[in-house]
Amino acid sequence: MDCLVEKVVAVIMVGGPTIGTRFRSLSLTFPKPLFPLAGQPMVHHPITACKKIPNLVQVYLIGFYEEREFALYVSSISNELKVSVRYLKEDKPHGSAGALYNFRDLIMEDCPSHIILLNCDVCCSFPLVDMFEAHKRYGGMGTILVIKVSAELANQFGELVSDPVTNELLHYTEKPETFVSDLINCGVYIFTPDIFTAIQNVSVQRQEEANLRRVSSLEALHFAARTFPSDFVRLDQDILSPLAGKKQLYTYNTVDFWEQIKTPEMSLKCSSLYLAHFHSISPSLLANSNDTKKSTIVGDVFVHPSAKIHPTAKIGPNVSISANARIGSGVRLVNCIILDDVEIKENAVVMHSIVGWKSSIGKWSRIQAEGECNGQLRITILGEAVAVEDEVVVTSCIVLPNNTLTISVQEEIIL
Ligand SMILES: Nc1nc2c(ncn2[C@@H]2O[C@H](COP(=O)(O)OP(=O)(O)O[C@H]3O[C@H](CO)[C@@H](O)[C@H](O)[C@@H]3O)[C@@H](O)[C@H]2O)c(=O)[nH]1
Repeated sequence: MDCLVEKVVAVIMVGGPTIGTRFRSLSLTFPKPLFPLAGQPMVHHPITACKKIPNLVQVYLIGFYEEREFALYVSSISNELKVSVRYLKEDKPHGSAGALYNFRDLIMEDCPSHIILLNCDVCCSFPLVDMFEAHKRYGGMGTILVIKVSAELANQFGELVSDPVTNELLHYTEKPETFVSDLINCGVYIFTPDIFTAIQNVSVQRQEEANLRRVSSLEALHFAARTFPSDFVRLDQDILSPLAGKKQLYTYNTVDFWEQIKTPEMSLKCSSLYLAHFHSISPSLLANSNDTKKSTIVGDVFVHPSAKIHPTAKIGPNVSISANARIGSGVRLVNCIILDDVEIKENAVVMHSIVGWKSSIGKWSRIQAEGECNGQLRITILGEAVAVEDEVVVTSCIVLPNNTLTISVQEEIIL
């Protein structure tokens, strides 16, 4: 392998199925990284952004989902983008840095000069090309994409202080209890391969500490209860925090949109952000009245080519309709995600909602939202294969898969 040429490998951390996730009603049967936002799988957005980096040789998705769940997607995206995309399965969670280190030999086979590391569950314009240029100018081991958020929101993320002139990362605290800064870590990084040495150092240090403390069995027990195994390394707490202020890490500020996607409510919001992004970068991806057989399209809308829309339906803004959906006459859709194989019958209304795969919505029914929780609309989420009978109104409910709703419901979780 020629190591003199500049080569880039991208690694996207996709995590794995976790019990009690806030995405549960939708991720029971489907991995969250493949959930469609603006008609494309969540992970598709960072992959297409990576493709714009010159000399990209390989994209790896690292997670602890079963391999078969990603098989179809990675083969189709590899063909579409003409770049090799592979899913690498961890035998257990190793943490955001440990997972990268776990596959270091494979990643280094291509002899990359740089590694782009991305959290899968963030939504942004991924300004990787400009960030890459900045990273090369800074000359450090790593560059972190950062954004200013409101002081009230900042403590949900890694808060950091950066030198206003050199952009050096001076201080980093992960989700601090007391306010540090309104500048936060976006979960988008560019590293040189030296990142592997930094992770290895943490791992070795942990191992040595564990050996030293293995003095009495009681002490060892206490120690084990409050530490992680040596191969579990978190990028933020274990790497970024200790390396801040050592002229190794730098920041690149984005003024574009950025959100984290932990809840279905956020997926609806991020779908709208990506639709608006498509509007400016690839408007041909959005629907217009010509390709939906003259149904009325309002604002930014995505319609899969296999979906069938009645000419009298009115759709938008912020609507994304997936494969084989059937939308009947007089239907009104606003701010919603309609997943594969859904049928929406005559004169039904779906607003501020996500309708799961193979669900059916009866005639004159309403799927809608009312009221807010923590400043967010309480959207309705129908899991897979939910049937809503004719003239039923479902307001701000979460309905788990395979339920049939025969009467109207409001603000309920239907198991
Ligand atoms: N493969 C793999 N992925 C993992 C693992 N643990 C976490 N991840 C993935 O790594 C990313 C970060 O997840 P967390 O470590 O749970 O952190 P977080 O709460 O999402 O916060 C991080 O991201 C924020 C930006 O969204 C940052 O603001 C924050 O500082 C932190 O880095 C996610 O994409 C998650 O799926 C693991 O063991 N294995």
